[in-house]
Amino acid sequence: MAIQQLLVEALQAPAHYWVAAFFAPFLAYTLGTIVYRLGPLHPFAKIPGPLLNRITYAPLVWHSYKGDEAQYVHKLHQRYGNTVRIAPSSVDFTEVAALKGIYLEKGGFYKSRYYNNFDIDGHASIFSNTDLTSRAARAKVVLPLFSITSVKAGYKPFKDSLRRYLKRFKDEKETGRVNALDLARGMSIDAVTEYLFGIRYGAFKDEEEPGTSPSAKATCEPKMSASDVVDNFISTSRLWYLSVWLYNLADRLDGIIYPNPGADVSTEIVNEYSDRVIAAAQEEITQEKDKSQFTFPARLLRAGISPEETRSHCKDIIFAGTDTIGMNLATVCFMLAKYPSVYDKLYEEVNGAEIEKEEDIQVLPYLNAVVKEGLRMSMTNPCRLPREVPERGWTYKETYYPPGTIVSCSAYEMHFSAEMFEKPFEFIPERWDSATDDMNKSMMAFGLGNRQCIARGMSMLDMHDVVYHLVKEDLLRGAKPVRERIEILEGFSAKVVEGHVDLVWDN
Ligand code: HEM
Repeated sequence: MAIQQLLVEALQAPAHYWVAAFFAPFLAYTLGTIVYRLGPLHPFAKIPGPLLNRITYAPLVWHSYKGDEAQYVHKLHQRYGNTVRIAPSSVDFTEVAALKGIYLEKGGFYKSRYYNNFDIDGHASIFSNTDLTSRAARAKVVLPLFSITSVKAGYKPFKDSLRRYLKRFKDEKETGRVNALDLARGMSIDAVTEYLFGIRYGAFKDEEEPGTSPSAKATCEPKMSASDVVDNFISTSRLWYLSVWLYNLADRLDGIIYPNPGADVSTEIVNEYSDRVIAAAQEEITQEKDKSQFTFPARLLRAGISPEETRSHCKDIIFAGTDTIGMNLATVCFMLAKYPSVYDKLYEEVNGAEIEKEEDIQVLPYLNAVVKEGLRMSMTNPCRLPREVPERGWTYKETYYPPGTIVSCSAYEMHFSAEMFEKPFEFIPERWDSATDDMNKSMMAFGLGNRQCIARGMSMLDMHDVVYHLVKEDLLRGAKPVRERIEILEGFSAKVVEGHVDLVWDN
């Protein structure tokens, strides 16, 4: 009877009582969470960080979206020190010793779940996969293609692409203006795809082999055809801290609010190209041939990976192989234009050196220093490379980090550390003549540990070669950068504002 009475009274209660009753548990949960996150019982109670960041991920998500995450985290380090709690369970470090624990010891911690947002067409790539067993099964079959021995043995596509790039560079230079980023991207995508997939993407038309690639109809005129799809991928990477469903939603909304016809055309071209690559690989695996001769997609197909998934791995390589080498080469060109005395010194070395075999290029000391300084300053991946503390937990400098904590370091923090690099924002290749141990250890342009870039050797070989020939042919003489610095939006990958790294000549 009493219960009935209570129910009747409750049903007659004003609406705001109901609303309050509905929200009370959420409110209690939120308040409890805030109190816990700020309180002395939280494992990171003693780690400094702004009040808001200790409570919520919102500031980090916002700055990532805004494209100034690296500079924002940098300011936090300046204010709070080398270890900062940048979000409730995320701690960022700017110390060489932390790199060892997070990325190097025992192969490093696992990639954090944010990487799942980089899956392509619903498939985890070698890069985005956070499941080590599944990643290993795929990486194992393609890794031999990335060994230096294999790259050197199959280096012809890189040389051919370099030749087309140099020609293109000269042609554009005639007009008085070169977009160093787009040209480098075009060179890289052609070299990497022809080497790994056996079919050149076709960013540059080749006058000597007309019609070699149907994609060539959308070449670097006025923009390399894959550039829009790459830029689009980079842009959405600024949302990567969102959970997968929110990320997908935001990505779709972004497409509706800011329609990008260029990206649609670009996606179509890349999809059409990827389909051709898969069809050729399916044909390839029916052939009797030495298994070491198989291409990247054929190796995956032979290992039982579905054509759809293999296609997404190829698309990932198209992205990884375009933006990274492109951005680094564009940065080196930009710096050589901005610092003519460095260019002169490099020119002297390159033209004074006796190059008998290809390997000789790789050991030119000043060229090495220029490429390394370029890698230090080129913010291809400026922001954090977040990792998750594994089951065993992690103790660093007397603080225990429980399993699941997100810990990280970033290229921006390490490469621009004034403690390690004097005048960190200046391009000074000479600094590498007397590099300290810490300077070398702090370089994380290719990532570190088990999940570092699989194409590191290939990229270094190619970048040395390209810079050598650019300088050998004196193509950067008199070049001037249009802007004071390369402006970027800082996401997981950097997006160059306006998509240009322009150099001009007073013809
Ligand atoms: C200068 C050139 C390059 C730079 C600076 C660079 C940078 C990086 C970085 C920083 C990572 C690690 C990301 C992380 O830990 O979250 C990475 C991973 C990776 N890179 Fe590169 N990259 C370059 C060229 C390339 C090229 C040319 C390819 C493909 C042909 C490539 C394919 C990959 C793949 C597949 C991974 C994932 C490895 C794994 O997680 O197991 N990269 N790269």
